[in-house]
Parts: sequence; structure tokens; C-alpha cells
Amino acid sequence: MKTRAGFIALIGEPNAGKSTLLNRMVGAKVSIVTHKVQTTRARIRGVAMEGDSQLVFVDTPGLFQPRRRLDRAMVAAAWGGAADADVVVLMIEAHRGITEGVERILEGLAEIGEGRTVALAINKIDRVQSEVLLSLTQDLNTRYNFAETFMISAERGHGVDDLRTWLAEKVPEGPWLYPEDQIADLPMRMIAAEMTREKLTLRLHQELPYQLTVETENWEDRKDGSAKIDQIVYVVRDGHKGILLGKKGETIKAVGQAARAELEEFLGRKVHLFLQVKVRPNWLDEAERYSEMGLEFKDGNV
Ligand SMILES: Nc1nc2c(ncn2[C@@H]2O[C@H](COP(=O)(O)OP(=O)(O)OP(=O)(O)O)[C@@H](O)[C@H]2O)c(=O)[nH]1
Repeated sequence: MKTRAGFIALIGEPNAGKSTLLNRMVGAKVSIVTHKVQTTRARIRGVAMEGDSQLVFVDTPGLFQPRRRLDRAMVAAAWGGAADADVVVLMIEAHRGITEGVERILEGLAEIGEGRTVALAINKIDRVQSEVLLSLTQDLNTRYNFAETFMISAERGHGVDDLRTWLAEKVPEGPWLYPEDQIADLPMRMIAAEMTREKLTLRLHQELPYQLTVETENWEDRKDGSAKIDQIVYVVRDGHKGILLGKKGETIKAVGQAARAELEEFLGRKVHLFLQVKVRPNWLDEAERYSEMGLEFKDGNV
């Protein structure tokens, strides 16, 4: 049997629908999807099988204009993922068209795209008329030499199979990179931290401090089959800690319950989850926090 395998980077502006597409392709929830932008911080990968091909997805943080150090690390990770990939898929939101952010991504692509296979996936086609779609496709294809254009709705699943079949043909011949039954190479600690962060996002909406990170400190597989997981939520200010805890600790308790329920479903076993909120004024400048998120710490002005 001739097998194929390769890395695929999904790039696009925040909110383009990368996580939604990844979840559809991989068929399991490995990346968090919320209505908030910039939810994807780590370079999360998922693995999909399509015939004899193995597709390894790199779900990159949204590409946006970096301002702060954390932002810059996220953008560097996104481009790093694209530069390492065998195939790049640029996701554009159909109803937003060629925004300033898209312009910048096209410029970035021109730099890394040389000799690389780059596909265009126009997402959220459920939100526009077909004429708009056609002119957007034409415009984008005059701006960059895309290998193929796909019109998709990641949410509804339209066009996703075609894209996956095409990707399966484009990845290079070679042995599979991961055992077939392994859907994601993301360490479980990180998935667990992402789940808690998702629950915090859902619970706090606008109140959620941007400067917040969740880390899994300890993971213990117990003899009785259950897992004991300790996590720390880092915030930069005392006031943020108060928001997270809520009245009599109600907020963090509800978050913990929701995260535990999802973890139990994901792992198929009992979970004991312990959350702690810590104030760490400088976590945004600490190298260790970055490596926990799979990001590279870069020196420079904040
Ligand atoms: N109408 C519509 N909405 C979609 C579609 N695909 C994704 N969305 C929505 O768009 C929002 C953003 O989707 P995500 O998958 O989180 O986007 P992302 O690109 O991963 O975002 P970041 O993590 O911020 O980089 C979510 O509310 C999705 O439900 C689609 O095909 N149609």
C-alpha cells in the first residue's frame, strides 16, 4: 500500500473558522470554538485519515497585527506553522471579503509561499449570495496563485469533503506520522487546559480578562481508573481573580463542574478536577508560560 502523509496549516484571520474546520476534518473536538476572537493560542494539531493518506493539521493562532509580546508570539507561531507545512489552506470569510488583515496575510504568503501548495478556502458561504462569492474568488485569484479554490461552510459541512479529498492527494508519499488510532498528538494536559479556558470564556463573556491563561499543573492516573487533574488559572490582577472566583466562589465552581463533565466525556472515565486561581502580574513576560502554550518566547518591547 502506498501511504501518504503531510502537515497542513490552516491560516486566516481570527474568527475565520479554522477551529470549526479542523474539528470537522478530524471529527473530534480538539480545538476550542467560541464566539470570541483569538481563542486559539497554541499550535494545536489534529490528525485525519482519508483513504491511505494521513493529514496532520496545524491549527494556527489567528493572524493579526501584533501589538503586545503575546500577540507577536502568536503571530510568529502562525507563520512558523505555515512555513513548515506541506500544504497551506488560507481561510477567508466570504461576507467580509478582502479586509486589511487579509491583505497582510497575502503579503506574508507571498514571502513564504514560494514553491508551496496553497489552497484558498472561502468559508461561511451560507452568509453570502453566489455573485459575491464569484467576484471574491476572482479577486483573490488575481492576487495570489492559489493551487485550488474551495467554497465551504465549515459549520454546515458544505465542501469540506472535497477539500479533504484534495488535501489527501496533495500530501507527499511517505509513511504515516502517527498511529492510526491517535486522533491528536496534543498532550492531554493541554487539551484539558483548553477545555477549562473554553468554559471560562463561555461563562464570563465580555468580563473575561484577556490576560489569562490556564495550565495543567498535575495529572495523576489513579488505580481506580479515574484521573486527578490540578489546574491553575493565571491572571494579572487581583480584580481579575475576584471576577473569576465570583460570589462565594460560585463562578469558578461552575466552570470547574462544566470542564470536568466535558473531560469525563472526552476521556471516558471519572475525573477529579481542581482549579486554583493565581495572580501573577508578570505572566505575560514569563518564558515558561509561553512554552506551556506551545509558543516561542520572544524578547522585545511590550
Ligand atoms: N455562518 C457561519 N459561521 C461559521 C462557519 N464556520 C465557522 N463559523 C463561526 O465562526 C466563528 C469563529 O469560528 P472559529 O472556528 O472559532 O474561528 P477560528 O478561525 O478558529 O478563530 P481563532 O481561534 O480566533 O483564530 C464561530 O462562531 C463559528 O461558529 C460557517 O461556515 N458559517
